[in-house]
Amino acid sequence: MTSNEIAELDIQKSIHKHIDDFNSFRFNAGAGAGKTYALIETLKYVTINKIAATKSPQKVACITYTNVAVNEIKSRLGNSDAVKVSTIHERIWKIIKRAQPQLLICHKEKIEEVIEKNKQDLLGSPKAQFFNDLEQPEQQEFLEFAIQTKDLFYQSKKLNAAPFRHAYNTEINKPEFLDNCLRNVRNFKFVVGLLYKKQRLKVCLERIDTGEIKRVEYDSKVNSDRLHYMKFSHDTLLEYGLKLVETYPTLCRIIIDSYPYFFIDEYQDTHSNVVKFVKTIHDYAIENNKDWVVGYFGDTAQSIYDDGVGRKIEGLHDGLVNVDKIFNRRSHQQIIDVANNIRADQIVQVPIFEERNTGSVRFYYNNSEDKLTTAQQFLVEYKNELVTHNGESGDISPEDTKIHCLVLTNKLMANFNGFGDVYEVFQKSAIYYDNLNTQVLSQQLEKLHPTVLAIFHLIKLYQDILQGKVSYYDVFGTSSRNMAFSKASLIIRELGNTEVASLKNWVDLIIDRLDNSNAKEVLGKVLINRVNHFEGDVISADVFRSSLLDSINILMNEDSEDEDKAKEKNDSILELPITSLMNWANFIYGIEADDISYHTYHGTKGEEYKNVAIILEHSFGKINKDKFKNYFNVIQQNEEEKKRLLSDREVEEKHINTQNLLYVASSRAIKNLRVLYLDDISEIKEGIETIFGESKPWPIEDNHIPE
Ligand SMILES: Nc1ncnc2c1ncn2[C@@H]1O[C@H](COP(=O)(O)OP(=O)(O)OP(=O)(O)O)[C@@H](O)[C@H]1O
Repeated sequence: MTSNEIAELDIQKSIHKHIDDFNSFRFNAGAGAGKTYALIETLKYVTINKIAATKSPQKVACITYTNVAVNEIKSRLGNSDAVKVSTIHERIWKIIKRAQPQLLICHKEKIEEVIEKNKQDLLGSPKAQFFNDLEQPEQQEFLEFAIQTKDLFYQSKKLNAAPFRHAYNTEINKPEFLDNCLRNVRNFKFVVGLLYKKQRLKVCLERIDTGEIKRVEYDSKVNSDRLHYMKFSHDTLLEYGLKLVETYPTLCRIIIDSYPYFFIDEYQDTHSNVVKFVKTIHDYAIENNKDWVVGYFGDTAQSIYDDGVGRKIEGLHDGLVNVDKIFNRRSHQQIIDVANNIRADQIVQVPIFEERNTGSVRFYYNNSEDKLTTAQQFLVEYKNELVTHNGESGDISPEDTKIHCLVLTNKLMANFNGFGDVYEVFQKSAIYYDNLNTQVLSQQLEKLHPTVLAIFHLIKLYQDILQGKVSYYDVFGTSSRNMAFSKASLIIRELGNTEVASLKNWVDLIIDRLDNSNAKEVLGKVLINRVNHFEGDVISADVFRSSLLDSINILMNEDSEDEDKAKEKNDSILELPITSLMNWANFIYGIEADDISYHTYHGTKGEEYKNVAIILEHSFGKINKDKFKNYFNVIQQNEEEKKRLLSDREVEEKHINTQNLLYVASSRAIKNLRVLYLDDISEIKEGIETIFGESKPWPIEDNHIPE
């Protein structure tokens, strides 16, 4: 055993000692240090020495960031009943779901908050001016009329202004002043929408008060709250969880008794409410002399999501013991040097084995207009270089010459992956530009925009049926058990045997089969199971069509005035080629090509690849203009100037986020790293070279990889 390996073992032993002593800790180590490995060793230690040895019925909680990470840990840990590995959402729900009476109080308070916000929206929005200008009795009359004409509203909602007005004008009991209210149809729809929402929530409150409804549920499948259906989504779950432990100390005691060992992986990207939740339990344990330990595993330099705690964890959860590790198990010295240069803090990594010293890092720049073609040519050359080099050195495995290309802008990544058109359409939707990355491209389904998620499920369903590899259970879910085989196979044949070129073709086919198929009722079951529709949404072809088109309309035209433009935008989604949509769905699903895979920087968290190509630019989309240019500019300044530039908190946060992104991207490489900067670097060359060493124009002749 080398001295580094012995030192590494000592670090692991120190974690075990903290567990023995119930000292809560934070394990900090850089990229590739073996944090996941250390977490698994820790879980094994606790299972064997604490749970199995004492035959304790208690469990170990292990929280990870994604479902992919859950599966990874479960498979590496092997079968263990004692360790409950899950996402934070699953675990918190499991913990609090039995406290229904308390949850119900939380839910009521949330509904009251939303009603209050609704009231403020109504009072504060210029769109509601016509309503606010009405006298009180007229407002009441308007409200009653709106409630009576609810069906009319939903049937007419998608109509253009003139037919919409016409539909209302034929109503017999309309208020005298209605014409005035309908002068701007968009504003009318806005106000009526808010009034309906308030009414739904008030009805729900009454039903809770009378005891008619007693249960409230977390809905993991959709990405927005449906409070009046007694369902809430991800962020609200964290809110409720925190509120419950803060309000009911008994819940802290139950958690401490059930899960005396609590571990959190990738803590830097955890929501601050989760850290507050854990801290509340920790405080309770200390105050009440209970044995309980929490261990955080992560790296503040890899915090890349805005809602993650990152460095703020120090302020949110104090009193933790720090365990640091400087060894790197993943990369060659050349890559580690770059990563150390980027993070520039107290963690200066060294490779665990000295002979890991044959990697290579090269930085190139090119300022031509056609970025896509330049990057493609660059990758072809990199690939040739790897093939030649590996060919010379003997046996080649596919991973030896496979390139993982990390792209900054979504647009470039989407183009590379063959779904540039899909991305372009979503770019024109109502999704805020900054959120496109998560709401359209996230590989964590719970982060997708609700309508985008529904389209994803629809496409995935098409793909599964087309490929014919899925089981009836995959398609129909639990309802497959009571389903006639003939009907199930009929609908699958009907859906699979018709040519489909666009999303519209696919939706039309579903609508047609919901109308005309002999197996229409089982198609409803497919949509409930696979697209997460409510039963009411698939009751008929018409309802399915209008609920889908409605949600597309909201996605594309939240506030649009111009109805022709709105229709054009809705059509732009429906007309998207099914092949591009399937490329997009494959990306979301993590299905990769063989020779070159393209990822966004964010998508590579926790991964490692032998050969990495990073495509860099000054800006990260339109919103983050000059993100990297500014970053490299700051790091080439002297300390005093750096301090001055970063004295503004917002600027500093942006700088740290950029640094973390670059750190995560560069540290994925095991052996070879190539960077191509697709802008003019003359003003930031010095900053770039302090991190990556010499920069060269591309293309150049000499590209030799050292042995
Ligand atoms: N003690 C060990 N013995 C053998 N291999 C190890 C050990 N620890 C880690 N590794 C290997 O080193 C690599 C990096 O480890 P791991 O993925 O756990 O790092 P990490 O700290 O979670 O990285 P990152 O923060 O970059 O995601 C992996 O291939 C892992 O299997």
